[in-house]
Amino acid sequence: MTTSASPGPQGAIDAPLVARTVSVDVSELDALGSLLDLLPPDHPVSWLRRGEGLVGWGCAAQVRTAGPARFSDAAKWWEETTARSVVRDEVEEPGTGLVCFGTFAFADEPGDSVLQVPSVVVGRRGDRAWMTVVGRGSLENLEPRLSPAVAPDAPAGITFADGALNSEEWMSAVADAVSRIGGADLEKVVLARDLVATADEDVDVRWPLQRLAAAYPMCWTFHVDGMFGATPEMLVRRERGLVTSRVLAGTIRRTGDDERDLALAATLARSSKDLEEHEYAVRSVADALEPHCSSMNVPEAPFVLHLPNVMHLATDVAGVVHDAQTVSSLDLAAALHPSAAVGGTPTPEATALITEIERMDRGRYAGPVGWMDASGDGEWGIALRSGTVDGPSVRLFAGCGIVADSDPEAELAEAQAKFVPVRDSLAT
Ligand SMILES: C=C(O[C@@H]1C=C(C(=O)O)C=C[C@H]1O)C(=O)O
Repeated sequence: MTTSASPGPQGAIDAPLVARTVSVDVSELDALGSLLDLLPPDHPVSWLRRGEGLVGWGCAAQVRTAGPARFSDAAKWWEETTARSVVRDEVEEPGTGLVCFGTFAFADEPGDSVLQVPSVVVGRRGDRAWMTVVGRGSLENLEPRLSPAVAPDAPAGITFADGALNSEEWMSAVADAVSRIGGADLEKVVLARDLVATADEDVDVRWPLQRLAAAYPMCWTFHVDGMFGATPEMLVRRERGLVTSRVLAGTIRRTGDDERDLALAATLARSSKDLEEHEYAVRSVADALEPHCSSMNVPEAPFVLHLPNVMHLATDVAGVVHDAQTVSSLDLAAALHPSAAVGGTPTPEATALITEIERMDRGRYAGPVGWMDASGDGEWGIALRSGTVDGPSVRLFAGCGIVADSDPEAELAEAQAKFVPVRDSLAT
């Protein structure tokens, strides 16, 4: 575990964090554009849906963790950091006061995860808006002030290439997985592939973020430490004792023809292959949440979630937690990860097969990404429809749940459709 922080003008690196949250007039915020328009290029973070949520920038403190203890090490650091901090919060909503943003590796090894505390966070929820400034030293030195940022440039000269496996190789991996499912204890495994986009110059992540938020308003547009995307899947949200999770599994591509898409949605809702795959995913989430809840609601049948590129079978699981004092939203995310939506069923067999046949490091793709406040409330999505930006290069990821009667060609087409959000977001 490594920690670092910018000492700022007023304090030593190990001095406690000080934070001040003030209310912001929504009309003042609107006059500056969307929340994303406020983001400067310095450590931008985002968690936005339908124009609401959180953006932040600068880095007041951070911790990097790795390995099987990546979640618990980060959670411990957050607990210690918030316990030492001095906070003046004039708003007191979930997401005010000290807030951290995190992105966690999918796998135990090699693993590379981070929790960051931005020096400025701006939040919006309905008709309430706020701004938090974080530093070290004296609260009185913190001056919350909003201003628009210089707009990002479009990425230039983007070209795409196969990542670890080309299409043919990936289809053989899928066929291999199907044959293994027939035999052993394995019911479902999620296989992913990657593409690599290369630009002429460093990619400014604020560009794809703006495009994703505009094209996928019903998804959570996120960015933390190079990991960005627009995910439709909420691993866990905890707010004032209520926990919810949006489980997706079972996918069909959209055709662009609304009438045909409605017919396809009806087919999806009746498809026994997809319903079975969905059932595994819901069960894995409900089982992991159950020990933390005094009551739960797990709908019996899924609904169809319509996105611009694909449609999914979706179930919203909800519960009342009894251990909010001792178990944070990040602890819940750790307990849920990897759900059957991104790992498979049973988890140990599925993750072992992923390591064996996927032939790439997922990095933080399909890991939890999101934010948490000092009370432990927060939102952790699954980093899907996502990419990792590193200088001029962006690695895009997409995966599909493979079950006994999966067809490799259909799965390849589904993966292509799942690349669309990030691929299009890099266009000029
Ligand atoms: C793995 C991904 O998506 C997951 C797999 C799905 C499926 O196989 O039907 C659907 C939604 C997600 O839970 C991805 O987008 O990369």
